[in-house]
Amino acid sequence: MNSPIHAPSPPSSSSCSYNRPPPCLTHASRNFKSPLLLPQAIRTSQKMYRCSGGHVETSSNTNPLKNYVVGKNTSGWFETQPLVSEQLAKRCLLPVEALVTPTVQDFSDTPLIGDDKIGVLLLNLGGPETLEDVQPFLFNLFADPDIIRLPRLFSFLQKPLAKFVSVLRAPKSKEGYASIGGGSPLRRITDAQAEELRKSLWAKNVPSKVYVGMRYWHPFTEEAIEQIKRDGITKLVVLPLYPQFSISTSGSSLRLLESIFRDDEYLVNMQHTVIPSWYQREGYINAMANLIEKELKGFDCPEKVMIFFSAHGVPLAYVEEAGDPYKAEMEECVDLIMEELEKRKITNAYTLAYQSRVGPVEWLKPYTDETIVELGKKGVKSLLAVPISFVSEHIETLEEIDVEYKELALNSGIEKWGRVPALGTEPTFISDLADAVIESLPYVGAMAASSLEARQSLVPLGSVEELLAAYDSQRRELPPPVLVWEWGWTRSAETWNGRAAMLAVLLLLFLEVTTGEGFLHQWGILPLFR
Ligand SMILES: C=CC1=C(C)c2cc3[nH]c(cc4nc(cc5[nH]c(cc1n2)c(C)c5CCC(=O)O)C(CCC(=O)O)=C4C)c(C)c3C=C
Ligand SMILES: [Fe+2]
Repeated sequence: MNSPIHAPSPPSSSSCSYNRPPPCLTHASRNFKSPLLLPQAIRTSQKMYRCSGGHVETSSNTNPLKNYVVGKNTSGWFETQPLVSEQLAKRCLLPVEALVTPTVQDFSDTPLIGDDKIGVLLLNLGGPETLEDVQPFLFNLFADPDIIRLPRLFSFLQKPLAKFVSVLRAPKSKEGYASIGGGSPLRRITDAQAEELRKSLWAKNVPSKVYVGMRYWHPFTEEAIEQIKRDGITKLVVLPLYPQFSISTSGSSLRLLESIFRDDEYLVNMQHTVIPSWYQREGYINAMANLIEKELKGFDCPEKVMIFFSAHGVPLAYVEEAGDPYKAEMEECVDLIMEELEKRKITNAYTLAYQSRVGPVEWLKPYTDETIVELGKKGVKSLLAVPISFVSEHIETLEEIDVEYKELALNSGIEKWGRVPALGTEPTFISDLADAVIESLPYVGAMAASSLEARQSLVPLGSVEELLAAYDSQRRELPPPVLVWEWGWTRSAETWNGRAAMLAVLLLLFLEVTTGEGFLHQWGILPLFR
């Protein structure tokens, strides 16, 4: 498959010889709308706020998971800018300043804004801290129905299958983690981001506590929630540390939160809001552009460097079958960064590809490895890799990009290789995250489930339940991503059905033998063989 290479504007005069990349093959569409479609009536390219009677209600423009809001004054809907709510808050809702009680900062353990204790929950994936953690970490990951999605009939196989796949995958993963020092740096970096965000919020007069909740390893989301309850937080902003939304990342964490919230009286009453994706924020785009601009300067002929955006992939079925907005958001994000670079007179060729695929199914294309080889064949000599779906260094940047893809590139004819670091605690980025939190505060709890109007509007910046409900109402059944098969009598279906049946039989046997429990033991068959 051809990679969507975007040719540069004519190179500025330079003494460097220029191997012009091929012309633009495809374009990441700026106007591509997410498959998560809203009712036509409220789908609009305009960004609007809704203010009514001293509180705000929000609704999406193109996608229920974007943090644009739709607004209405007493006389109807009006257009305004995307979620710059300090100004908005002044005009029509809970003024941010009025909520702040700066003196509290000096003596309170849990900071207060007005009568509220504000908390920010950062969601991330988590990573094994030692090599012994790798297999149990992988088990947690594959036991997630948003990662391996089985048909309902087979959901009882989720955990056994997770055990099976995690044991199979562990040796390869361990090798990777061993090569980056024996564990993932994700926890350390996320903790540092949390601390910097906390400082930035205090500096902006919004005293808050910041928590880290990981999906598959310590500190687990459940632990963070317990701490939030102990601290008596009354307003919570949920901020996934993934710039772009995917079912497999932010979606999975939100689904977990939903189940925790549903069963807990304290949490049912605690007001919260979610910032589901934030790739379009100016601060984030500027921070990425700054990093790229800086790294380009390290090349002898910066204008000849191909900017290679590499995003973590997802199985194709997530996007095509289940309506995951991930691909559309990724393409829009790349376009926004390139537009920002263009404003700075940086008009390099660029392309976007997807890395880190796992399992036998088709993932989002073009694949990073295939694209690198293709670029080498086309005569590209200098490549700057930009990890685009991550905001911290981890195995996919430190091992996969820095070691595997670099080696592949150098073996494919690419002579100069560079890589943009992940954002980490870069100050522009952290400050922008703090602004995102502050801008979301007026919306915390504004979409109470009891409000009929709120329920009727689709809320991009909304509660966990409402976001998932909006998402679920649009989604179709997701085929199992890692062990996908088609039912029916097509050739491919026969192959996959056969493989699936074989796999199920093998799995059941494996489980029987390893756990000593199962149908064969129940029926008294297996012990006969012992
Ligand atoms: C935007 C980021 C990510 C998406 C989308 C994503 C989807 C996804 N990942 C797997 C399987 C694995 N992911 C693993 C590690 C891992 N993945 C991400 C990010 C995204 N995953 C992160 C931040 C990490 C942690 C890295 C660390 O330093 O620990 C792993 C384990 C590592 C390995 O063996 O490669 C697996 C496996 C699937 C199946 C998937 C979508 C369905
Ligand atoms: Fe992953």
